[in-house]
Amino acid sequence: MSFLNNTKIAVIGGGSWATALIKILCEQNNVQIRWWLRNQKDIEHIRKFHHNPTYLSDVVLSPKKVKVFEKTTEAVKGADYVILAVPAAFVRESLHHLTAKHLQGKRVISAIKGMVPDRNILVTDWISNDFSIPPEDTCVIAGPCHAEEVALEKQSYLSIASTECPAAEDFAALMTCRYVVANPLDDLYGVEYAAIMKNIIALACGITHGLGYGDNFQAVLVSNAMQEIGNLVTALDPRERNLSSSAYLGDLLVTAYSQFSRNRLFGNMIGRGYSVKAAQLEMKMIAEGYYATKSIQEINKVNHVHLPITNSVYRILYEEHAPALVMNDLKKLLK
Ligand SMILES: NC(=O)c1ccc[n+]([C@@H]2O[C@H](COP(=O)([O-])OP(=O)(O)OC[C@H]3O[C@@H](n4cnc5c(N)ncnc54)[C@H](OP(=O)(O)O)[C@@H]3O)[C@@H](O)[C@H]2O)c1
Ligand SMILES: O=P(O)(O)OC[C@H](O)CO
Repeated sequence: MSFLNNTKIAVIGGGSWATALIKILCEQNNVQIRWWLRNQKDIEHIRKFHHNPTYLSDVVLSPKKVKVFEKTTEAVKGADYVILAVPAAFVRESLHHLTAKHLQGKRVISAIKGMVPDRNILVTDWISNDFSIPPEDTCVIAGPCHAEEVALEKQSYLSIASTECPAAEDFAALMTCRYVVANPLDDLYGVEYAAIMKNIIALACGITHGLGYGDNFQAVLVSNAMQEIGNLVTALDPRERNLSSSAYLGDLLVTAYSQFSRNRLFGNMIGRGYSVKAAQLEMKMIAEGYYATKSIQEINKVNHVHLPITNSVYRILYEEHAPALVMNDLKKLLK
């Protein structure tokens, strides 16, 4: 598909990632962006001042290219692509008014790094099952990329994964601009699971940092984490893949080490003694790893993959075990 003839792209979500993705898309000449966000005040502000007042507020968005909608049903009308960029915990309620008919014939792109809550399934599987979108018409946007650095136009890389390369290639072309290189690949499930897992690992990095562990420990934690991610991904979707590429390892590294990582920050607060509730209240943004920890723990009851880091984070966040004691147990398992 060529995007030279005014490609219409609906974006669902009003947070930092949706705002950053719209900024990237605005770099293309022939695009129309149809943006849905839930907050009426923000909608009015964007219509008047052309920037999101709540997230990445310095980013100015072209009014010629971006139209804001109150209803998802309106936003997706006539769209070639629908990008989902809400936290996983809210994806079902955000799409509540949409049916298979509304999404018929469109490519649906998940920019979400989390699982559909309660159902514990991948967002792309949910879209295929509940909205009758063929798997080859779904993609994920992953790779090591923080919204804050996109806002600053710092050189970034994205991974666009689908079950088949052509869908990923078309969309990667749309997401490539002066400061972003988007690379297509055909490992939809591997990339999606790895992106979910890395958030849990970032929580573990934050918790241990908050407890006073240093860089020596974190290097070992992250190395072991990559093996843990590889073991889970291989068990759930066995095939050959290069886990050291940026779609997998890169995504893990940026979240484990970046000052912008929300999951790491959330973990850090837990390590420093905050309760889960207090950390959630303190953070304005959403730490996806909190929800993902529960989903992965639950799906692993069937798969029985050895996931010592995920299990440790689960014990801390959901069973109220003392972080220091849990990490003391974990450190004996790392090599
Ligand atoms: N930020 C990044 O750098 C980045 C990079 C790659 C992928 N992602 C992924 O992108 C997805 C979206 O994350 P984000 O970074 O854009 O989130 P965010 O900046 O933390 O923003 C949170 C969003 O969730 C909405 N929200 C909060 N509570 C809600 C509720 N109860 N019901 C419905 N919506 C609610 C907020 O709306 P209000 O403002 O109206 O409360 C806001 O739009 C996540 O899966 C994340 O992993 C993010
Ligand atoms: O690093 P986090 O926890 O803010 O997550 C954001 C993105 O997934 C990074 O690619």
